[in-house]
Amino acid sequence: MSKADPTSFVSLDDFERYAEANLDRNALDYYRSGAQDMITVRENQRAFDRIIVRPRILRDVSTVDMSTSIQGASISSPICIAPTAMQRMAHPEGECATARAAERKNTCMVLSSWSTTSIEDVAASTKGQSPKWLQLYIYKDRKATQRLIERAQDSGYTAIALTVDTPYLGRRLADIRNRFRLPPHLTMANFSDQKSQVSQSKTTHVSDNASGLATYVASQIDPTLSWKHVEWVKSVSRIPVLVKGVLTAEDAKLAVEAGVDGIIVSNHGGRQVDTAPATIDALEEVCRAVDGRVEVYLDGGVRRGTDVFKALALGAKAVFLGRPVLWALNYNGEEGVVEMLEMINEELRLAMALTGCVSVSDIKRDHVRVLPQARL
Ligand SMILES: Cc1cc2nc3c(=O)[nH]c(=O)nc-3n(C[C@H](O)[C@H](O)[C@H](O)COP(=O)(O)O)c2cc1C
Ligand SMILES: CC(C)CC(=O)C(=O)O
Repeated sequence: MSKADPTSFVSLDDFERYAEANLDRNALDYYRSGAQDMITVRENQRAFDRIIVRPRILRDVSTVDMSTSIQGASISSPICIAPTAMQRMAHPEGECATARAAERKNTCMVLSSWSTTSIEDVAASTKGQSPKWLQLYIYKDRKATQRLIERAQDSGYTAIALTVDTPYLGRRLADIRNRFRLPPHLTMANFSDQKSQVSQSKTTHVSDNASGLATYVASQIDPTLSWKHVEWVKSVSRIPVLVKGVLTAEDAKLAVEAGVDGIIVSNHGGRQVDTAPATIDALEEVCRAVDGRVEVYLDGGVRRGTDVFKALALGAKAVFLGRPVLWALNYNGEEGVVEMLEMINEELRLAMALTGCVSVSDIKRDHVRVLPQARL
């Protein structure tokens, strides 16, 4: 694979081509992999191609305003940053670089609780002028889980995104083949002061055995989780709690009944159960079930301005990008992430102008037509 020439980057794919040629195998495969045959990974992107845009014309689009809000916080555009673990494998400044880029573009960043920079250090690297959320897993150790929520609150994070699709880690073949391991100079930084509760340094830590990451997750995450635990997180959190990983109308209704403040339609970037639906295919049934009671967001396969447009037309309040942030981070740290965000934001601006939309509230269901689903 030839290394993409940075001066000729014209789409988000170019950042990926660059990282493919630049990252070491262990990190590259971990970042790009998905569960099993990676059918859902591919579907997440392909499903956007089955949606037709219906442009409206002659509407004076000389000024386009992409600003919106999420959980009551103003942001400059509906394109936000999804939580991805271990960002310092992509760039030495990792999560701090991502947070600064998000702040420069006035958008929301979700920090993975399995970050290689601590909650506090990420907060301290920004001025606190754009929303930061903490992604949370419910660990077997409830005290440690609660402590993460408190640390996020104390550090100015404004919401908790509770990931509910990972009672066990999906089977990622490349990571098993590579015997994935976190490079020894990096740690799961949110747990370094709590070795006794959340063991990370024993053999289970992203270890040498063939399914090290899966073993590590199995040692930490509680697979007995159910809706009552979502209510528990709500009860110990002063900030809004969202669930990340909803794909069906049935679960969307249960989430609203459990009192969540928002829903992220997500299949974890195709990394959990393979052949799960593409998120854009699941979005509409979730939005119908929620019926406006809480905000609904989407992540998975968003790579172009028109993808964002389609997600908004089908009911998402905002979208989140996962892997593109890692590729941009690897390319050029904070500047790379800013560049990548600017690129997709300009694509969205153009998509809005060319469809006759001057604000995000102008983007309506009848701006898109969904073609019948292809067979997987
Ligand atoms: C390398 C990598 C690490 C991830 N780590 C987390 C994580 O720690 N917590 C989480 O809830 N989701 C995690 N995700 C899932 C993302 O939040 C998001 O759902 C997904 O990446 C969106 O799809 P996209 O990569 O196609 O944009 C991770 C995804 C990737 C690719
Ligand atoms: C440490 C990992 C379990 C983080 C994650 O959610 C992922 O790799 O998809």
